[in-house]
Amino acid sequence: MKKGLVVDREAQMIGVYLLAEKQTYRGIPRKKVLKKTKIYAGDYVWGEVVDRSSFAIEKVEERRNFLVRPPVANVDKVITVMTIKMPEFDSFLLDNLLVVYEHFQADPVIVFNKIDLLTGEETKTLSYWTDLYIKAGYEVIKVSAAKNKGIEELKDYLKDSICVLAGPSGVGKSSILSALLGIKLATREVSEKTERGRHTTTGVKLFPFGENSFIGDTPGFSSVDALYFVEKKDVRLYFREFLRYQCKFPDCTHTKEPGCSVKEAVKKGEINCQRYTNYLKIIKEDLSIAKQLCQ
Ligand SMILES: Nc1nc2c(ncn2[C@@H]2O[C@H](COP(=O)(O)OP(=O)(O)OP(=O)(O)O)[C@@H](O)[C@H]2O)c(=O)[nH]1
Ligand SMILES: [Zn+2]
Repeated sequence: MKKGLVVDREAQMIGVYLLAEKQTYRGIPRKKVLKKTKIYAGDYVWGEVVDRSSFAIEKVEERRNFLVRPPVANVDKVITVMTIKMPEFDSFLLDNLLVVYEHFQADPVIVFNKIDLLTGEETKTLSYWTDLYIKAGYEVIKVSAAKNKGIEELKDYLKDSICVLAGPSGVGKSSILSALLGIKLATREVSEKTERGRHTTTGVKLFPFGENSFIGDTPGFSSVDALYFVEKKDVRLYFREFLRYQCKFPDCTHTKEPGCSVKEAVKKGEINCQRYTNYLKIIKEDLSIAKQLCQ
């Protein structure tokens, strides 16, 4: 049997990209397959080529994960796109996104776009946030989709992975997609957006790019309340820098417990106050706890 990746999933359409020959076929699932599972973009499937255009799907591999928005399976990386300005950076929004994607076991990479717009002072602001998130344990890549800066570095980082874009409206998700695919911006922007808008479909396409990478054309969350997906008690597990500390109680929520090493770290400046405040805000805790530590 041959291995393929579902790259197109819309209504009755299943597009299967055969990894060895780099060709897309129309996937026709056997009845026994459909009885067992639904098929999503990002699914790895096994089967046989039937004729020049069709591929019979015999088996769907177990999914490593499944992102509800966009509906894509086996997502390795989520490119969370942010900007310092236009629109202004919002760390609370970013931290919510990071929590949700960590929860889905998709590795979030923070991409600051539109760096071409920044003045000297704003570049300092960019460095501040970049350092903060790198220290916290995240990968940060600075790009300008408009000037095609940093795109190769991003491509390298996304090597061998299935990825999707997320982030607020206007940060340049479509522009980054175009840059990664090497498609001219204007045409794509127009066609994709009106196309999706008109049909209001839930379909997703994955496009091959770079070295064995695939990227979804339907963006993920623009904003999200992490508690919609993650239990309050688990949010602490998705702040990477918190995991470096051991508190007196293993299930410490880092709020009111004695012997909390995370709070100690906030006090000493090892954990950033803004991050800790956002943590409290996400779990809807009393923000005065942070104020006391961050004087
Ligand atoms: N200066 C500058 N402008 C950019 C850059 N990337 C995108 N833009 C512009 O920012 C605007 C928004 O870009 P889009 O790619 O449509 O942003 P989006 O995140 O897909 O927006 P939504 O579809 O609303 O979610 C457009 O006018 C782009 O031309 C960049 O690197 N630098
Ligand atoms: Zn603690």
